[in-house]
Amino acid sequence: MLSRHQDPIAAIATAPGRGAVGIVRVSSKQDLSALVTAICGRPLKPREATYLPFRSAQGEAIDHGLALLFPAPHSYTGEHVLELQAHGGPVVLQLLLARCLEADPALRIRLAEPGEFTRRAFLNGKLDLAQAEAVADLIDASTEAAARSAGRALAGALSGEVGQLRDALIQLRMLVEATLDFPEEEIDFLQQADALGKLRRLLDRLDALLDRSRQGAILREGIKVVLAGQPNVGKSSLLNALAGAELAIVTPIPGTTRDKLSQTIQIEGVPLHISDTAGLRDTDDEVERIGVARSWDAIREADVVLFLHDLTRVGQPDYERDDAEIRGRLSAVEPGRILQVYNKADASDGIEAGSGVPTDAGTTDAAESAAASSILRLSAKTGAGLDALRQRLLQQVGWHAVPEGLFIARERHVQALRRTREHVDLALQQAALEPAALDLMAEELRLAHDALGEITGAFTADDLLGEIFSRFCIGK
Ligand SMILES: Nc1nc2c(c(=O)[nH]1)N(C=O)[C@@H](CNc1ccc(C(=O)N[C@@H](CCC(=O)O)C(=O)O)cc1)CN2
Ligand SMILES: Nc1nc2c(ncn2[C@@H]2O[C@H](COP(=O)(O)OP(=O)(O)OP(=O)(O)O)[C@@H](O)[C@H]2O)c(=O)[nH]1
Ligand SMILES: [Mg+2]
Repeated sequence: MLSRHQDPIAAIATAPGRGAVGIVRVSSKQDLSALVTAICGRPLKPREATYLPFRSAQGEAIDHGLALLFPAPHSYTGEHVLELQAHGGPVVLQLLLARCLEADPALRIRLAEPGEFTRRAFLNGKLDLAQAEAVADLIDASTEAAARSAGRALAGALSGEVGQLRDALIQLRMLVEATLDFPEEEIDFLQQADALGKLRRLLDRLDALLDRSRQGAILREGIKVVLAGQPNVGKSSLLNALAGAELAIVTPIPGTTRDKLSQTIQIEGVPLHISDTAGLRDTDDEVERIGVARSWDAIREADVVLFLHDLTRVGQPDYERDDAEIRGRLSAVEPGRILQVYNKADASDGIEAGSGVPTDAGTTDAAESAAASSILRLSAKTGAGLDALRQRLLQQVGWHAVPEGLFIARERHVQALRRTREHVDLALQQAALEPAALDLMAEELRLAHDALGEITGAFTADDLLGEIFSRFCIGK
């Protein structure tokens, strides 16, 4: 019996909605010539676009468009692929998809699951797992920098580095296995080949790749930032200032924002998923209360909470009492995730001295202290201090500019590299013993090899594959 991974599949391969052109595609291990004849009325030359009517079961034209046949194995999936490039209306594409499903009953084509085309490309060796993930990351990229880096990963930037490290590991494994076979020459063997030096260099290369992968993962995930604080402190104004657009309503009336408003912007290409929230206060207003509850939900999920304060009200007893109450409730959030932001610096001249605004003692250089501090002064109105805030946010997630050749990566890759590094480090420790514990060293190198292989999918459990590909969009 055939597994469902072998069924012929079909899907609309363009984003849902209206586009100028839309593609329906079919992928099948079995020959598609009967399907082609039924819909296109004639055979197609391989890999050549042909303009023709797509025919319904009654022989009418559903649409006129370009048909393309990619015979196996020279296609995206490695199977036979038929593409019907039609006009991009959702109804005409649905009609065409339905026509593909029934035009050759012998094929028993079914609808594709999310990511199923790319999963087949992976299973047929057209892409490795890191490249397949890069396909999804390219489609989902929310900044140009993320898209370029996904393009590099798709072209094999991460896979290539992993491949080089794997080759170095294989060399070492062969060396150790050979030495195990000739115990009497053991010391000579390892010393001559400089096994310790090789292991140390491998660790250095792993560290370098780990760093680049971490940066790639930041570029993929972005930073989830929440603006929080009392009503009227300027949260919505700060969102608008950072976004450079009037996204949120700003008024002098406390309680203006009653629902969470999220937007993705960017800092130096790093996606910033920022949410403006309802001001935190007790209220009898049912709608506002729900809004405030949503603010707290957002705070719990954030990478960084910007706790906003109003410099024009700092020191006023009512204001300080309410701020203290919020501070108390925020103590459930790790302090490292909270940045104290004092807004309306433009309107606070003169009240600054002795106003009770904490400052960082010991640092003199303004830029340096802004970068290290969890306390920032700014003005959403004039824009003063916004650059320091942007830099502080990048620093918070550990971003540092990589000169060139950044590729997108995922937390999964970072974890696999960490485990690889751990095992290589353990192998080094075994190798450094007198006498070297060769069998334990061999075992650690084997484990390192396996961990590295998870990145490109050489060793990957089926359920992990299911999880990865199910997050793709349909038709991909
Ligand atoms: N119309 C269309 N555009 C598309 C896609 C597609 O499937 N259809 N792609 C879908 O994601 C991407 C391109 N990916 C593709 C990857 C490989 C092959 C392919 O035919 N590979 C053959 C031949 C390679 C060659 O001639 O060098 C092969 O690998 O053997 C086609 C598309 C983006 N644009
Ligand atoms: N002078 C000055 N006024 C500001 C600044 N930022 C905000 N404001 C003013 O403060 C008032 C409240 O601003 P909002 O951005 O609506 O404050 P909010 O925190 O979103 O308030 P809620 O939505 O009610 O929670 C408005 O009148 C803004 O114009 C600033 O940096 N300087
Ligand atoms: Mg607001």
